[in-house]
Amino acid sequence: MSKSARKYLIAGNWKMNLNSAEGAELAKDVVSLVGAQTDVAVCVCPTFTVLESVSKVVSGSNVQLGAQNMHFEASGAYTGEISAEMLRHLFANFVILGHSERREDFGETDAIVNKKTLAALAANLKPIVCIGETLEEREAGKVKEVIKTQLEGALVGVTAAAADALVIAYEPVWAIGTGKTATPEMAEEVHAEIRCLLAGLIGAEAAEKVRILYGGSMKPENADELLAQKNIDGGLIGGAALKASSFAALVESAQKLSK
Ligand SMILES: O=C[C@H](O)COP(=O)(O)O
Repeated sequence: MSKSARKYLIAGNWKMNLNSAEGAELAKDVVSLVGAQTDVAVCVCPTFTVLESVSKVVSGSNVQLGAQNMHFEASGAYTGEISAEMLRHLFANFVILGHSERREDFGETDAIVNKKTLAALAANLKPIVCIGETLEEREAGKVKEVIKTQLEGALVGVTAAAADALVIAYEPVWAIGTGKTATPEMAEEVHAEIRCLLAGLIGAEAAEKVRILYGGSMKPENADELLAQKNIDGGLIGGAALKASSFAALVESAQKLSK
């Protein structure tokens, strides 16, 4: 299967920014800029309280909705948590899981990310499973080891049947929100390794279908080169997703490469 068989995905992670009115405004601008194109899959991931207003705005367009987290249980005594079913009720299609900020700030382990991944898939949500090394780990030459542990830990019990829904985001922690981007070669090396590990986990054919996004200071100035890499199938965008024009420019980069 060639790269062109995987549709690029540009996903905006708005993190803990914007209230429901501000989120709806940004979503309106995104829809007006890229909501009609069909070459690239586009998704915006607001915080929980903003999902409903953004859901209404993107409805009927080609901009899809994602959440930034979820609990692995369907319901119950889990104060402050949100389930996959609740996200589906708001017409979310994607959910970001295991972001490094959640791993670091909220103690999410690979085992928790695994439970969430299985629950998301069972609820027909596409999980965007985040993995990536810290600067310390990179400098210690442990990138492959870290990636392998995180990927295998997150995907226990995931089968080839999930390949079309599954999305992996490689986010080197040292590149997130720092302005430091992995060079296209550095990123591609890890993405190729991830695809190879996926082949071992779910089979080579299924691994070819999985989209692997790059995240970490991706912006219009560096997107063309990153997205052109053989195993980079899109981006998980933080800062640049908070401005409709820069987010749309990233979608346009992917669109050019889709032709
Ligand atoms: O989820 C998105 C990433 O953490 C990247 O954030 P950034 O684009 O602000 O570096």
